[in-house]
Amino acid sequence: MSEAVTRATRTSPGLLASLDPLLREWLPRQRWFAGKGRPVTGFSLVAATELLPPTAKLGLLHLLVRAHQPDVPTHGAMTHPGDCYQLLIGVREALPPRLAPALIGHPDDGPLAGRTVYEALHDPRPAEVLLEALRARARIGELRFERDTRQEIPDGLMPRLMTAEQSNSSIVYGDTFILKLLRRIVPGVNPDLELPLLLAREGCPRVPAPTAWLLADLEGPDDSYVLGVLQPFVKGAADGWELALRELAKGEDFSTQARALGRATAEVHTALARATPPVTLGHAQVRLLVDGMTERLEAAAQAVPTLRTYAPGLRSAFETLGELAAEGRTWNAQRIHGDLHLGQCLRSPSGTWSLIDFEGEPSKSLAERRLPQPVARDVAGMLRSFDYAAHSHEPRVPGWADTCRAAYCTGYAEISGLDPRTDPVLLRAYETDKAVYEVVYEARHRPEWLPVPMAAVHRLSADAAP
Ligand SMILES: Nc1ncnc2c1ncn2[C@@H]1O[C@H](COP(=O)(O)OP(=O)(O)O)[C@@H](O)[C@H]1O
Ligand SMILES: O=P(O)(O)O[C@H]1O[C@H](CO)[C@@H](O[C@H]2O[C@H](CO)[C@@H](O)[C@H](O)[C@H]2O)[C@H](O)[C@H]1O
Repeated sequence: MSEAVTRATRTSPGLLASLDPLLREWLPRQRWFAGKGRPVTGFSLVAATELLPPTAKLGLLHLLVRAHQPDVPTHGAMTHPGDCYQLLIGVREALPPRLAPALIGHPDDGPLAGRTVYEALHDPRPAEVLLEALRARARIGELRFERDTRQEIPDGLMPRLMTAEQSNSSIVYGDTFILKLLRRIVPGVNPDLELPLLLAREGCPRVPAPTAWLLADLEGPDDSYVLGVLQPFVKGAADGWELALRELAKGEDFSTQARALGRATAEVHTALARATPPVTLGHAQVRLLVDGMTERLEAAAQAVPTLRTYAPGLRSAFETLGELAAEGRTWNAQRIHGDLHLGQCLRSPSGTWSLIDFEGEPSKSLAERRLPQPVARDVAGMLRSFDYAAHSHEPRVPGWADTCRAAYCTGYAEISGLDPRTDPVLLRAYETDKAVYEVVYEARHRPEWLPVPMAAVHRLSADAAP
């Protein structure tokens, strides 16, 4: 896609130059910045829209900005243009003390010289502007605010920015709605909006139905970027990870909840199978799957040396799957959640489970994330999560993870008619792939957690050995 620098003329042409030194310092410090560890050498403006004029007492700029990082891995002969980020920039004379943590800085020159710029999502008024635009289905520049007109968006909901460690940023409005603003932006159909919309259409109550959404039509309405999704807020909810740890701490059994989670997952899968046509994976497709798993293992073993002694056992989990495919076995594949774990499951105070965050693995391309896959991949993600909870708790509660894993599969089978345990080769391959991913994730982000997936690596490599 071509750089749409001309769109910047809607605001002053010197805008980005005046923000550049401030953003170079501020952006890499943000939790959601995907290019950590590599210097940002500059920015280009993809789109800039004034939501409130920057000359007013309170200004609000919506920016899509490409961050240049020259040592980003290249794809083939193409140089990676850099990731595109969504920024909401507030502009004031001075920041009130409550907004001090949101400060980005004071531009020295250009159209914003002498003013204070800050992360606008911390400020209730700019957050209200976004909700008002969604309610009004506003079109402002390339920004298209859309909504499901059957759902009401009342006035006067107090906004607050969520403080959770997130890959994106979310604003909660009066405990009624939550607006997730995606930070790293890619063109195309984003499953975080696509799948909840499909599930809502299927009447599946396990996923909050999108109330409104924000798009950017940079190359016209057929090439939109999804920038945000507003959905009903599940008030007083706890996520599955918190609940599992709470029960473990009390020495309580979690199997009733695990079974309910299995049922909820199967409800989502059966609704997705109705909404999008499932496909059959034959030898060639499974070979690709197995090759992908094997390549990820090789790369992981390069990056994390402790994995190397286990590699032959782990590899055989993938090879066994490839052998079944070579013998003519086929598998069903369909759209799935793609990144399912206990943290993606919310339990309401009345005890109902919802699944959230259908974005898939953010490091993969949208095309990859939207491919039909065996449901075993989501199931394996959850089975790993029960294992994670059990291994992150001291003292260990013997059998806790196994009981949860069995209950989850039982619940799954009650709804779908398919017990994931009846295909142990596929399940083991996906569990192994996930554990390998987790080893790399923990080595990179939380080295003290590395023993948790390594325990699974130990078990899975032994299981798969001939
Ligand atoms: N509909 C909802 N109701 C209540 N809380 C929610 C809802 N959706 C998300 N959350 C909360 O917001 C957090 C982040 O949401 P998520 O979609 O996982 O964002 P990210 O992709 O940035 O991690 C979740 O862990 C959960 O605590
Ligand atoms: O938060 P994301 O959905 O982007 O997922 C990433 O971070 C997760 C940790 O927050 C990580 O999940 C792993 O740890 C969880 C406990 O903290 C556990 O429930 C998961 O089963 C385990 O995979 C996830 O792998 C990573 O992609």
